[in-house]
Amino acid sequence: MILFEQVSKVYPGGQQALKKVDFHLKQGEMAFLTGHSGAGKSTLLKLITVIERASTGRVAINGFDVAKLTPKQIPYLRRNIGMIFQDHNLLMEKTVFDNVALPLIIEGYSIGEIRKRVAGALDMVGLFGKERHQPVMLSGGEQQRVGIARAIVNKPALLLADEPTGNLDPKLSMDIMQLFEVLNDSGTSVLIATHDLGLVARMKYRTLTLKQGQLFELRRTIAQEESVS
Ligand SMILES: Nc1ncnc2c1ncn2[C@@H]1O[C@H](COP(=O)(O)OP(=O)(O)OP(=O)(O)O)[C@@H](O)[C@H]1O
Repeated sequence: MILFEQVSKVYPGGQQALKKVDFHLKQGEMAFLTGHSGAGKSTLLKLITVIERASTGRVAINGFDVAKLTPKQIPYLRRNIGMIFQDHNLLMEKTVFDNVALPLIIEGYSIGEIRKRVAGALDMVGLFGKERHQPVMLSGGEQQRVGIARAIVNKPALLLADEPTGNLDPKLSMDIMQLFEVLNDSGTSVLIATHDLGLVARMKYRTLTLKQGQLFELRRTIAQEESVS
């Protein structure tokens, strides 16, 4: 599903965000991505969605080398990826329905299909019946779930979440993690970037850890971190 081979990223100002990162997230796998602030988590997610490009190395998504994608092909790749942001990125002046429907409108679905899929996605996140609300009328956790409904409404093969529980209390954070588990059980690959090590410890998933742009797997973190520090 996601393959990184010796991937490095240096931003135009000279800041090295990733250093020779190697990992493979298999289809149907769920994993965490952790690391200190500035470790490179968001950069890694941006390379997957081709918001940024690798300076060196190879990124392949679903077997496609993203370096070979033309600008016109990038939206097709992104259709298979649902993206969840910490600050939800909701359109505050639109209704919940309009926010969740957005990816389907862009893809040109019929209004009947849009209604059906939006209702299904809102049901899944426990917000059925709130279609006509505006995000300001919802709690932080509910707004986050609108963002999740929007990310899953077109049934993407891969779900990426950047600090999805950053603003939420422990109970809501756990609810959202359980929702990710349900999606993963139905075959969606899930990669979750988070600072919340307590949450990571409670869930028994593979954990990729970035430290100053270098990637370590949890089971070998201590030995490897000692070797670089
Ligand atoms: N557009 C950019 N231009 C220049 N440097 C950048 C850019 N985006 C990120 N960086 C730098 O790259 C490094 C990694 O940033 P990144 O946002 O990937 O980290 P992060 O692990 O997601 O951090 P946080 O947890 O604070 O969001 C940081 O040193 C950051 O300052």
